[in-house]
Amino acid sequence: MWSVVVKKKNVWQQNAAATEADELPIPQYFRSARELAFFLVEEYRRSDQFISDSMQQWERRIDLSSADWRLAMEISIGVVRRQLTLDTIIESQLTRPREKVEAPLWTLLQIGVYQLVMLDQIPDHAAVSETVELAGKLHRVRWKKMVNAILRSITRLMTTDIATEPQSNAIPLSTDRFRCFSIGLFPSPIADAASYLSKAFSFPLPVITDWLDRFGMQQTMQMAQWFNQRNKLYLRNNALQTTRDELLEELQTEGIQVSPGDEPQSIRLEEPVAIENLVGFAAGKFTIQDQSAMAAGNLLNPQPEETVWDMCAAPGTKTTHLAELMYNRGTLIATDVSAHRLEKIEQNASRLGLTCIETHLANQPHAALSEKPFDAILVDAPCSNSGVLGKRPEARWRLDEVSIKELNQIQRDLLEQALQRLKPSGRLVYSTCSFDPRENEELLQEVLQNYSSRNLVQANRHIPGSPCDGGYQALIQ
Ligand SMILES: C[S@@+](CC[C@H](N)C(=O)[O-])C[C@H]1O[C@@H](n2cnc3c(N)ncnc32)[C@H](O)[C@@H]1O
Repeated sequence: MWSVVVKKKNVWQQNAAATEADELPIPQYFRSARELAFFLVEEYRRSDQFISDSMQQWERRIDLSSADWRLAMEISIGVVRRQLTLDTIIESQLTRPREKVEAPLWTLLQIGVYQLVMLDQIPDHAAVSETVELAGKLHRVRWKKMVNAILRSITRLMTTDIATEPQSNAIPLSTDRFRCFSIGLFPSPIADAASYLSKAFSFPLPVITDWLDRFGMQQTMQMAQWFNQRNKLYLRNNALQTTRDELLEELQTEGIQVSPGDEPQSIRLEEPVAIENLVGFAAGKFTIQDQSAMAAGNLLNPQPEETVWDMCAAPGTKTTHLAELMYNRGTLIATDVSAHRLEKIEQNASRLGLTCIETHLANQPHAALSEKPFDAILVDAPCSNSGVLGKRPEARWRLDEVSIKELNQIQRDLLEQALQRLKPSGRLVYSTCSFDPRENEELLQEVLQNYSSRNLVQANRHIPGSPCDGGYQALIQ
């Protein structure tokens, strides 16, 4: 079974030898989408920095139209997410070992192949010529010949045929549509399903092997595809300010396509929109939250005037939900080990007009945590994040075969602390955004053995894509 740690180095750093070309200077201003995409991916390769953090850091240097900005995001995020697929395609056309190719040149090839193979809106000739031209802009004229040769040979292999089943010459567009090449570039899905799925959907092999064992071929493909595509966003109406129906109507009047979701507060956005520009956002009428995560607050169902503890609270997406369910009446203690992230809870509470939340740093002897037991406790434990691998393009490459035991230790400690502070009549929800049983069912079973007065009353296991993020929540009484 695979497990997770935050890796110090990403896959590329491990493969790449330092070369003179590694020191390509970051431009003063980014004036082309592809150049920005190249440096975003390069920065990730060199420093392991998240694409979104580099984007923020370079914001003032970016001189692009919004369409070019979107293209740069699409390419850079796509290249990091689908690197194993891109690498497999590039390697099939290489006449020398990969280690002999300078690392930034490899990045350039990935950027070209991503446009060719994954972006329908870019004509093949533009994907090739723009990538060759970028080599010139980077003052690496000597790369042009190889970039041109490899991209053109891949163009020649591409067909317009669509298969309905996985096959060695095809990459997935969805779980029943596969774009075909004229020759097999991937392992045979019949002879070696795990290798095919790993390379074609771009996930580490141990992760895919584990999913195949637990869920079978069809569901593994569905989850991998879910993590690879852009998924719908959900909003949660703030019950203090508006009802779900009123908010639906208000958003529809603004021309936003929305529909009610499965949780009582959830609203599904049918199209991507700039959420922070919506009128109701600054006014605190809603929060962005996946409906799988909303299910945690609803399962705990805190009541007005109760005393409630959210143990791992930052940045407060669930804390604010709990406060809304309490109609801002009672005491809601929010703790976290990160002081910086605790500030986010306060910012979110302030925007939403919630005043019943008290934030405290966790594990501080002076923490003003009441000695009184709690009516309700939420333990939203740190976890492998295996249910939300699509949220960040880098997340899947941080999964590693190091033991999950470290996380289990933290989860166990938090759960035990919570059980000891719960009223005899109290309710506890243990939740994670992982669907790995070792962090959920198995851990609970082990801990509850020592608390014979407590019972697992209800458990929700969310499989990624069915229909939202993956995760787990259990109600204990
Ligand atoms: C899954 S996140 C919480 C997300 C949050 N509940 C929300 O919905 O916005 C887990 C959090 O646990 C915090 N954490 C890790 N170890 C902790 C500990 N021993 N005590 C309290 N918080 C901890 C992390 O800083 C992180 O913010």
